[in-house]
Amino acid sequence: MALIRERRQLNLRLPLPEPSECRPRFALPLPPTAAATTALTNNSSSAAISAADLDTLQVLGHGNGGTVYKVRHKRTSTTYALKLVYGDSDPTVRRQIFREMEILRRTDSPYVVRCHAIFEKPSGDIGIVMEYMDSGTLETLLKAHGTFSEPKLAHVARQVLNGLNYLHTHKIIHRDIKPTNLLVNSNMEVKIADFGVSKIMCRTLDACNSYVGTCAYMSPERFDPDTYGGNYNGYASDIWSLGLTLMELYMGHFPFLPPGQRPDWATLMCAICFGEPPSLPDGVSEEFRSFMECCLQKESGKRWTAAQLLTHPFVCKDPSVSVS
Ligand SMILES: Nc1ncnc2c1ncn2[C@@H]1O[C@H](COP(=O)(O)OP(=O)(O)OP(=O)(O)O)[C@@H](O)[C@H]1O
Repeated sequence: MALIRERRQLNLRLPLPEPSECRPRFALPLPPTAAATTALTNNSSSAAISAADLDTLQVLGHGNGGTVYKVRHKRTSTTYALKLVYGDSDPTVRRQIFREMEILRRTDSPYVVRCHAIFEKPSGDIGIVMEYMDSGTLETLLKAHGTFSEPKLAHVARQVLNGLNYLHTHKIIHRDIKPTNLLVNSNMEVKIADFGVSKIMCRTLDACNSYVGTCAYMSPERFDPDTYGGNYNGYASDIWSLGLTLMELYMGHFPFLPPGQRPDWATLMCAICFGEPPSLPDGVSEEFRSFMECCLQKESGKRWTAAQLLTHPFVCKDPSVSVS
């Protein structure tokens, strides 16, 4: 086993590696100015948004690195989500936010949460102004409305696959696909969010540091690259995490464990590396079963890519979303 570390507790969030050689394209940290804030706009925004332009409405959630607020733009009344990371956060958290900023500034897809502006206050607090997803995350929906039907799952799968196909085509590996990182709005549009542990691959043959993200959704090759796929490149790992996410939404609990059981790190690692991939219960359609098998192959090389999965009959049946 290549990676057995001393982890015996329930913190399934794993640390970031040292900063990669792929440096963000803008100076870090953003310099404070004499003005109240430094504001940068994303390509898709026409005017800069700064902290002073926003009224805070409510807290939407707390993440590993900061707090997300629902905010309203004073002049236009547009609602946004503002992720705020405090200036005195530890260096790992600041690295994560810079990573997220860099990726959000590069991406432009209907399947990836849109960034409208980034600013830094003189205090060092950093804000990312994002489109507001008014239904929360897929986990919110699971808790509020129960398990997903096959047609609803196909609709979700197709959108996330479009997002992953976009990211992978642009050499971005998400590395933390899970229900809480997939945002939803009331039109049932699903968008990929939270790029704090993502990686931009600089060269085609780059190896990808395998040990970041949320352990429960990690693929076998991230624990044990030698046995399950040789040189770990990350793209296939996002597909494994998507497979587990979809299965969880269908079954209503994390697939490797009985309902209600909280995993410890060692149990999970053994289940993922030594057990069979989780399988669906009797009664599901053949298309769904086959789709999950294409996602949850233990050997990374046998897993389908996002582009291939978009042609699978399970997602092709969903007429409501077009392929980007
Ligand atoms: N654009 C958004 N629109 C609406 N709600 C959002 C948005 N972004 C984040 N949220 C809410 O804020 C919460 C925290 O998000 P954040 O990205 O900081 O962390 P997380 O993904 O929940 O956790 P972690 O950082 O540990 O992975 C989310 O779970 C979600 O409920």
